Amino acid sequence: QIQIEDDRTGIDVQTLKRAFSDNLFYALGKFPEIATKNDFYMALAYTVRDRLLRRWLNSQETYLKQDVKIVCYFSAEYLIGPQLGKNLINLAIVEQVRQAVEECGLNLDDLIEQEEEPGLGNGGLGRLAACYMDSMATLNIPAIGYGIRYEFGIFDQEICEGWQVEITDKWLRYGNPWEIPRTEATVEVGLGGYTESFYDENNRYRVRWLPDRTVKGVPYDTPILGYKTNTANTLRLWKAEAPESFNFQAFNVGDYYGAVNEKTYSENITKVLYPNDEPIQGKQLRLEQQFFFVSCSLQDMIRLHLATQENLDNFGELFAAQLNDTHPSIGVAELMRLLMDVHDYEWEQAWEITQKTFAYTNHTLLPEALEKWSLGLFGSLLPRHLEIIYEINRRFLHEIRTHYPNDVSKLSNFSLIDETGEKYVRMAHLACVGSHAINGVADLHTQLLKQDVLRGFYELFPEKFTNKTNGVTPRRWIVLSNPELTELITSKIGDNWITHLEELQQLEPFADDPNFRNAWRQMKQQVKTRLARRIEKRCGITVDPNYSLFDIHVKRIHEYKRQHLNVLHIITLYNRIKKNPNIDIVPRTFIFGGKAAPSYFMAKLIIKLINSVGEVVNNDPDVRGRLKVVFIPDYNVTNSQPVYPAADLSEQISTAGKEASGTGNMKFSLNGALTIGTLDGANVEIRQQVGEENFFLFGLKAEEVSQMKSQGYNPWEFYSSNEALREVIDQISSGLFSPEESNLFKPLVDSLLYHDEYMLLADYQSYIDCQDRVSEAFRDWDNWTRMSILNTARMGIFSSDRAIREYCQDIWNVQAVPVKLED
Ligand SMILES: CCc1ccc([C@H](C)CC(=O)N[C@@H]2O[C@H](CO)[C@@H](O)[C@H](O)[C@H]2O)cc1
Repeated sequence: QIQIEDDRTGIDVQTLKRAFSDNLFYALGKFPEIATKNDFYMALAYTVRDRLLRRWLNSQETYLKQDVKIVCYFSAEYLIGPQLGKNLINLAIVEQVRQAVEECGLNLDDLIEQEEEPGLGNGGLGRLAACYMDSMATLNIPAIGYGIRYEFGIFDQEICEGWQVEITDKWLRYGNPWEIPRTEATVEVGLGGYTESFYDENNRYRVRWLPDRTVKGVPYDTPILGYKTNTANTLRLWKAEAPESFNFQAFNVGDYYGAVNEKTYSENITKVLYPNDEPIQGKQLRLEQQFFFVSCSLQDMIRLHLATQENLDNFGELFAAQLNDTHPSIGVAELMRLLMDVHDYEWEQAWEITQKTFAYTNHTLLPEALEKWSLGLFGSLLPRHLEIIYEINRRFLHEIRTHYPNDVSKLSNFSLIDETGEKYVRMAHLACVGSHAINGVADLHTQLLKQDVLRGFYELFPEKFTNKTNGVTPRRWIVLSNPELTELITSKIGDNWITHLEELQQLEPFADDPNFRNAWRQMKQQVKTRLARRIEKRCGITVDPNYSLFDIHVKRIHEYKRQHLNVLHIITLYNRIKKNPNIDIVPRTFIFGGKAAPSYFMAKLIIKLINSVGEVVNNDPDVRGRLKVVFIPDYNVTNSQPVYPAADLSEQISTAGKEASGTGNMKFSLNGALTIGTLDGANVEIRQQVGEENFFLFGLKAEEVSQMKSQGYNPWEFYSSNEALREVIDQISSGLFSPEESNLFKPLVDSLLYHDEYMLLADYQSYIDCQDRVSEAFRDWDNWTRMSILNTARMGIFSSDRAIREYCQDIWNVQAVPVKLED
């Protein structure tokens, strides 16, 4: 048995200090006098990593030895955020490490700020995957997160003269102490080429695929440690490399580019994350990325399986593979290929194993986000998979014919092939047919999936459909982000709530305790002040954390999320002040944050509008600082952590029926913010939990939206019949906020007046009236505090632990496997 000296595992201050300076010296080759802040961060990261390795290796060993069923989460995106702070909390060694580095003359928070976060995702979907990885480990569920190790993650955002500017995200420039390359587990992936059929020695009809190029997939493993448990699961992210990194023959004949272009070509596959958060682009490289990581992962699972099992017959009993949206759904065809072409299974058994293995989660209703690939592109890159998809479709449509004997329209509705135009493969249909379970991410969303986007599949396979309302991990979003609130809660109900969030309910009685309300208000003041300092430092804008209502709207910029409706409210308030500067208005600090997809013109214009209105409002003497508008640049996991705790009001104002769930809404409410929102996504369930009296509701419901649309919605009517609205719209189109270019926002105004896809004008008055109710409520700060406490107390079900327990029970049929920490 390997003897691990105390230096690697001890968690007392002295041992940590010694280990820290040892790592600085031996791992970084530095001594304090010449070390940079990043060296100190790296040395600390290695010291902390040492202390979770035993758990990690023990977990892997346990899974291997015990034939346990393992969850394999397939996601093209993981927004795991900075790891140091989270690992210190999950190892429960924050204070020891804080003291150890302090005794070395350093500050732990400064070192934590040093970490470059792996921005390997766009938004909700990627962050959900990260919260779920934290919960699976904390619940001792054996799991592997499979994904892509992008060399460049989501771009860094700078704001120049109010405009978004994208900066390449060189997150690996200083190295990544949390990952370990596993070159021994490298696999090969084919692309392109053609197929040929033959009869094998048993005279069985077989097909082989002859790709015209292969790429190596090298896995990089990151430990995902659970909270106060011995379980550490693995996040396995694949990097593409050229089989031959240097072609000597080409070099010898002087073709220097030829010598390396195979290398560059292959490595391009995992070079960069696609920064789009909804609209697809159907780019070949995107399909190559999806197929690459899925094929690597399935080959890896088959290797793991055959390490302990005879054959693949029970593959679906020992692996539960979750498809995080359609991005990895090519996996259905790839597993069929591996089972039939490589492991000699007959179609029927292969199909049975495939359906048993896969389950599919849908995260969006937006038609433009449902992935479909042109047959041309698909067939040239994946000829064998297209054949398999045709056969899946043939057998499926045969089933449809028996089910709906004389209804040919059903065939085209259900078909995996969209016969219109260039003809496409519908990835959502492949995912639905190839999976044993399908789920939406909030009650309303799953309902709308059953009624609309996946209606046919629901009628055909009602038993496959369940809802799994999203959740967030309380470890990062309360304990790490809001130590002040954590302290206050734990002082009253102990700390079991951190893994049993439903226990927050025990806070309810304290809402009636004036002393507790005072303590709560002070806590909120403290965290608002912390954010105010950060805004001062990064945006150079002074905001008032004591008397102004922090009204926060942070998420990806998208027209359906209606950041521009929020701006209409700001201008409305501004006009009230301009009309009567002595008006008694509740001071507001409007805080925005979010990235726009680089090719999304309207979203980028909305960012400019927010900053342009801010420019005018923040500097207008009549306003006297009673309104402040701030756009926090580069909104990501790191920058979001001081934001959620500091909100008084959480903006969740999407057009009803458009936001699948939302998860920011949960993070805000758990941190005591009150929500202003529509009956959309998980807002519906949040309102049910916290009580309608503790939620500011406005706007059209989903069915009213579709009704108004079907009856021919004319936004102009709202414009012409509402004076306040007309004034606001006219000011925007007149150039009041863009003196340098009066027509700058014309595209935005025209889209609202002539189309208004997301019903802003229809919801304007209801929103304004609701905001006025918010201001009135905020005047009674003691009652506001009471509502804030009740919000936190009643948000227990929105823990990702609850969501994962439901997945384990209803979809994966997986049990917890305790890991013993033996030497
Ligand atoms: C192909 C481009 C692309 C990339 C990402 C996506 C994601 C599905 C978008 C996304 O992040 N959806 C969000 O998922 C969250 C987690 O379930 C939900 O809470 C959000 O409501 C949903 O917008 C669609 C299309």
